[in-house]
Amino acid sequence: MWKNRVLALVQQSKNFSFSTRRNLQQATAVEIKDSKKTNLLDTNVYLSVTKPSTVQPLQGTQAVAYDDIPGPLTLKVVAKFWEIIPNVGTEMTISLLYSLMSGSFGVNSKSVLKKFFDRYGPIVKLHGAMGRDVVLLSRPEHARIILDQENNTLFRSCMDSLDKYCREFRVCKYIEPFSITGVDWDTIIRTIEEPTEATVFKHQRRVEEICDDFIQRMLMVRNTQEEVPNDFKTEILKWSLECLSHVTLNKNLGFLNPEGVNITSDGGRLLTSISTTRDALRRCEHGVHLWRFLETPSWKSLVNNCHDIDDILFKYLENAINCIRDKKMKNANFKEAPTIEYMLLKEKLLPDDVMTILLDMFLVGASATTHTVQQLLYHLSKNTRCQIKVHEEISKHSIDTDMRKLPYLQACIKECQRIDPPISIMNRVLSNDVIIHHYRIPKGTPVLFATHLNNFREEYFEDAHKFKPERWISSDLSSEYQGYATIPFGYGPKSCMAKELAEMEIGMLLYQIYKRFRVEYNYGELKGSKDLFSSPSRPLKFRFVERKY
Ligand code: HEM
Repeated sequence: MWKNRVLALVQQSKNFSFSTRRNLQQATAVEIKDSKKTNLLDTNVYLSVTKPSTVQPLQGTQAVAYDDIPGPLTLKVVAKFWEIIPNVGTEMTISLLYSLMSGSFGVNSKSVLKKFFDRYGPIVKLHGAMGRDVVLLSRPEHARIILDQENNTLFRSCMDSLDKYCREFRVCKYIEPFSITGVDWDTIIRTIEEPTEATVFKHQRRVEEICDDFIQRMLMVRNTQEEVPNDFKTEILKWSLECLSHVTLNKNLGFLNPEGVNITSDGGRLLTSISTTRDALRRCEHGVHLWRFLETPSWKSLVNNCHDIDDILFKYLENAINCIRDKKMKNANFKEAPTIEYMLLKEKLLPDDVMTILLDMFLVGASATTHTVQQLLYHLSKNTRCQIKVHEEISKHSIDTDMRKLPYLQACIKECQRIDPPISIMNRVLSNDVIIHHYRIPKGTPVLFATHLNNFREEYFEDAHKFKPERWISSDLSSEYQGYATIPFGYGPKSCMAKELAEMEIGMLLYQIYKRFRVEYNYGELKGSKDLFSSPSRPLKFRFVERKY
């Protein structure tokens, strides 16, 4: 099992020796947990740590009691039923909301949530069992109150089945899926953020090659009508995974081989297990949470496929540990090290923590990037004027330009994420009492922001249903709360750590596509569902027409 091998490597790293004196059979996961001071590889680390904003104490005493927050009575009745089953109340409510938002029950998520707000006002309480209700918000001014007072003890609840997997099969010091907790949170988050953010431009050269491979692959699968096949989304996912493999592991996993990915290679196996894990996660999170008590088929599939991903990624973790040890022996520097090495260099993170972060990145990060590319190709196909402007802009710049500095291209990405955010709901658990809309909400309450409802509010975005990238360039966006009205990468200290990277990767892909092709979509409206791993409502049969200069 890979865990025993991790233990061996940790020990080797400590001893600076290739031989391990530890009896691996006796090495248990508990030992990792106990060795909190495990210093994987001691080195002079160069990462600066910026403290997240401090919490402001709650002001104001004229608040209305929490119990008076309006909410649907029917849910109160359902909550009574849930109370019978321990530990599922709040999670059921969150899960139900996710399901409603994703249309899993065949309902339009936006209209369901909008109905809640239209009926009960800007703050809605959904009654859960165990005294932990869920508060639903959508207004940016309310999001601002909560997000501005975030601190490092605050945590989010999200994807409980993945959380359960990590709790059962990993020994992490600080990290839960998509949620990093604990007093040393700020140090840890920088460990991951710095290499992905500060070195973005460094990765651009290799990302350029990966985008080139993507185009070669697209040309291979394109038919005589110049249309790509129904499952083109998998090709975009492969591009996204190849970029991620480069940034995190410094490896080419062959996702974009012209003749197709070899299913027995690491890339092929990773692609299969990631796709199957995403299906299993969707089924676990959006159905009844029986997996909390029983080994349901969805739970078994989740476990088996996460094990497969772990096995593959572990090989690279093992390589990174060996590589760090060699570099240290040769006194080499770590300036160009891939993300995985940076993470391991920090004494705070255990190998299991690193594996959990990688799993998040490969499952959720790659999926969000894929969704954005798919919807951008669609919006630019339907808005030819914008596509022409993109082409004009990129024609004036060489491929070596920092893609994050092309204003119109970046405005298109932002506008696409306003209309089709890959992650449309954000959740937090309050670390302090707060007063919102004159209601006092106690510490510990789970809060969900239906951020995607703001994206279409005319008071924040004129012609809100129109794709208008110009709005991000002109000074039209002047409202005090504009910054909180659309937050595709989240907000504050817990926001997405790979925002810059994602913007560079997507920018580079668009640069290469529109430089060479005109893209059409000759079918109906293409919507990405709002579930965890959004799937397009129609086949992605884009037509890539070579430009004639
Ligand atoms: C268009 C692409 C992406 C979008 C829209 C996106 C969006 C988000 C959002 C909304 C969050 C939660 C933020 C919050 O609650 O405030 C998040 C967190 C996160 N994202 Fe991204 N993401 C993208 C790409 C990526 C990529 C490529 C990676 C991997 C390199 C990544 C890694 C992560 C991680 C690890 C977290 C968890 C941070 C934490 O727990 O504090 N994301 N992302």
